[in-house]
Amino acid sequence: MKRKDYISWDEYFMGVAILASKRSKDPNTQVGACIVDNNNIILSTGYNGFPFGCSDDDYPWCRDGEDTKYSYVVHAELNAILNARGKNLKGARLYVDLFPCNECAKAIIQSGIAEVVYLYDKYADSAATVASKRMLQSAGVACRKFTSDKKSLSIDFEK
Ligand SMILES: O=c1ccn([C@H]2C[C@H](O)[C@@H](COP(=O)(O)O)O2)c(=O)[nH]1
Ligand SMILES: [Zn+2]
Repeated sequence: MKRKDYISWDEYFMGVAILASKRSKDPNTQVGACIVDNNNIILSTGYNGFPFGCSDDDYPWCRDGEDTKYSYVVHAELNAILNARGKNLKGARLYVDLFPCNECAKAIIQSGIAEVVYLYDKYADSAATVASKRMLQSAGVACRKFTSDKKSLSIDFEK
């Protein structure tokens, strides 16, 4: 008889997005994204970080002041779209732990992604998130909050 406690597709892909976020060096908010096609095949992943050649140790991670991370960081969703390296993303699903900002929404729409599954919406009241939701709705990109009956998944490196 088959196992019953296997994880759902949503848990699997959100788990991959969260795992990708663990690569982020951002001290305040780590974001991961995973793009999946209609056959549940992973097309790409990404997390928030600086562009190639821009050292994590030299560029600023601060949120305030003259020179902040916001000028440099590539968002997780955009990194995942760019990491797909031109694969066809039409009709794909994007799993992401933070609701996408307006700039990511533009890239999501233009790349043909059809659905966004997000984990949390901590900047729901910000102008960027309000604009993002407006554009995603106008473009017909479905957005749904991730749900699961599990609180967590664990990974063991020892069997
Ligand atoms: O759509 C988004 C929005 C934000 N991010 C990244 C950009 C930053 O590295 C953090 C946000 O930092 P805060 O300190 O919480 O302002 O999240 C992203 O990847 N995707
Ligand atoms: Zn963004």
